[in-house]
Amino acid sequence: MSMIAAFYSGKSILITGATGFMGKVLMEKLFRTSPDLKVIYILVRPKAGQTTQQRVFQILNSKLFEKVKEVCPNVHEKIRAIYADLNQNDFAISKEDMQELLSCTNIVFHCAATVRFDDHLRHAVQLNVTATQQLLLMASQMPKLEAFIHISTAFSNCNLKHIDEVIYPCPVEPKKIIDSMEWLDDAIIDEITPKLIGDRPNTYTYTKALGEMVVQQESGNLNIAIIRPSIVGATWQEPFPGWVDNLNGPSGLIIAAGKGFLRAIRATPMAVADLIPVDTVVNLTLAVGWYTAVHRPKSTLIYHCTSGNLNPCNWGKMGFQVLATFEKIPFERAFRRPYADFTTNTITTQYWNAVSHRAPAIIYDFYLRLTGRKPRMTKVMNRLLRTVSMLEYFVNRSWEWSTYNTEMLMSELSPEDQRVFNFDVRQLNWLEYIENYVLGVKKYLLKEDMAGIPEAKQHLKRLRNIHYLFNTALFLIAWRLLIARSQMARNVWFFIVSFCYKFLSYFRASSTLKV
Ligand SMILES: CCCCCCCCCCCCCCCCCCCCCC(=O)SCCNC(=O)CCNC(=O)[C@H](O)C(C)(C)COP(=O)(O)OP(=O)(O)OC[C@H]1O[C@@H](n2cnc3c(N)ncnc32)[C@H](O)[C@@H]1OP(=O)(O)O
Ligand SMILES: NC(=O)C1=CN([C@@H]2O[C@H](COP(=O)(O)OP(=O)(O)OC[C@H]3O[C@@H](n4cnc5c(N)ncnc54)[C@H](OP(=O)(O)O)[C@@H]3O)[C@@H](O)[C@H]2O)C=CC1
Repeated sequence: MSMIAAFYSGKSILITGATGFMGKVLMEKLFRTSPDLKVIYILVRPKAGQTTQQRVFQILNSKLFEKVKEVCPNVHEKIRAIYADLNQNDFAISKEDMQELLSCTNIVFHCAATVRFDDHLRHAVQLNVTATQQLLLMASQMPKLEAFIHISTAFSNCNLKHIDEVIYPCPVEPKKIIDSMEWLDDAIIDEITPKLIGDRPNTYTYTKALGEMVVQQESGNLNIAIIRPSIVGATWQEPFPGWVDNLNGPSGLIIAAGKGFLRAIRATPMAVADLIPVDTVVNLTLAVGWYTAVHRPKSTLIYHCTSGNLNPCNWGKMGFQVLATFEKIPFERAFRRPYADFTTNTITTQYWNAVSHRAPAIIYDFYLRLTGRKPRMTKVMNRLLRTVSMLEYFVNRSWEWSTYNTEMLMSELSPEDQRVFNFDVRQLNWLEYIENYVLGVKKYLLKEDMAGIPEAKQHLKRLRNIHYLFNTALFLIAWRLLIARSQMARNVWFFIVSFCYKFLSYFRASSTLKV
């Protein structure tokens, strides 16, 4: 019997960010392994024209939850969606709901965050810092609370090369930042943002670091732990391999590369690609919840959930495997044939961006215009290149994260828990994982049917032929222009033509002789 699964039975659990990538997998695993849990409260806001109830209904009816429905048929009754907006005071939770949350909650998993790299500092502070502070205040009023688990990121201190499982202070106190956001106007915030974030690349990593400081400062008597995952990718094993439902991290780039939009990137092939499957993160999170509640460590423990030091893979190997998978499982209606060139040189990057990205987009838009359609490819390409430029920071550096606490926790688990809540990345086979990831992107993100693979392969063949034709035509035009302008080019051309003629005449003469 799994001790962790047994621990969550009968418990009331509060999850923020349950509608997000990680939150969904967390809920799924909880219901599947502890179907006897009492209730999962989730803080949800209405979005994209859907009410909170409709959003929950959609999640529970998704493929991700198919296995859960077999193990826990009354899952609908065990999930309690509470209307909440983490940007509002008291999260805009009604008095009755708040009362219920405060009096019943046993465990809190705080996953909600804005993960956008370019978010305005005011918004990023509100969600990643102020909301964390408010949630801790709520937690301090929960008499039955056993553990509060905060999800941060391994990149909260990405300005350092070696990162230990400790909280590193930021120069300006989070409380001062929170206060200043209330009275500074947007223009001034824009001006001071680069100074505040310092040597971090974006507001996301900076506010996640501030969030950790808030957790440390407001922890009081609470039993708290912080988890720092690196780049979270598709599921490795559970509930099935390759599940992914958003474009963050590598998923968006896999689509861009598979559809032939992105063919080169400024990336260091030997830099460590610290990817971690989402189910691994969730298994560690649940194990940490159990350990924190049962063993009550004296201080706030931080757990790095990374792969680089235990089972490293680099971007070069990953890119190669992604491309190899496109050969077997191509995406439908590709714009160009998939290709990946990793370069560390800024000038080469600009060259590739002009020749391999912008020029084809301009040509395609010209074709759309000619055929009476609205041009759109240049716009798509500009957005893609902007996205890529934001991710570049992470694919040109390697970090070392120490994992003492994570390894300690692994050794504390029973063999059964090590199996059911496996977070040992040493067992991960990267080639298999990446292949399943690409397949998952095709199936669950692009919603493409596997029956369309032969047609997709045909389409790629057509693109190859168009590519050859285009290059030949381009060469002939360039050559023709050169001949018209240069005597030397004409001489070379006549030399080649007369050489070919002589060769053919000789060949014809010798074959006639044989007959
Ligand atoms: C030759 C190449 C070959 C390659 C071969 C293959 C692959 C192997 C190599 C792979 C290397 C991987 C490196 C990963 C490093 C990750 C490091 C993470 C570290 C931290 C981890 C964390 O701790 S935390 C989670 C990470 N947090 C994000 O990862 C959010 C990012 N994101 C945003 O910060 C916003 O997204 C941003 C961008 C501002 C746009 O913002 P924006 O306002 O312009 O607009 P939107 O977000 O609405 O998106 C507008 C359009 O961009 C599309 N799109 C959105 N994201 C996209 C994306 N990642 N890749 C592509 N396309 C994306 C979307 O589909 C829309 O397309 P459309 O217009 O057609 O609908
Ligand atoms: N994905 C990754 O690569 C990594 C993620 N992390 C961390 O893991 C955690 C989860 O990330 P992930 O699941 O990928 O992120 P997602 O963007 O998929 O999910 C974010 C969640 O936060 C919720 N949320 C955002 N704003 C509000 C709001 N105002 N009120 C209520 N809920 C809100 C979202 O709700 P809604 O659906 O309504 O928008 C969503 O449920 C985050 O703390 C992130 O920093 C750490 C390392 C890597």
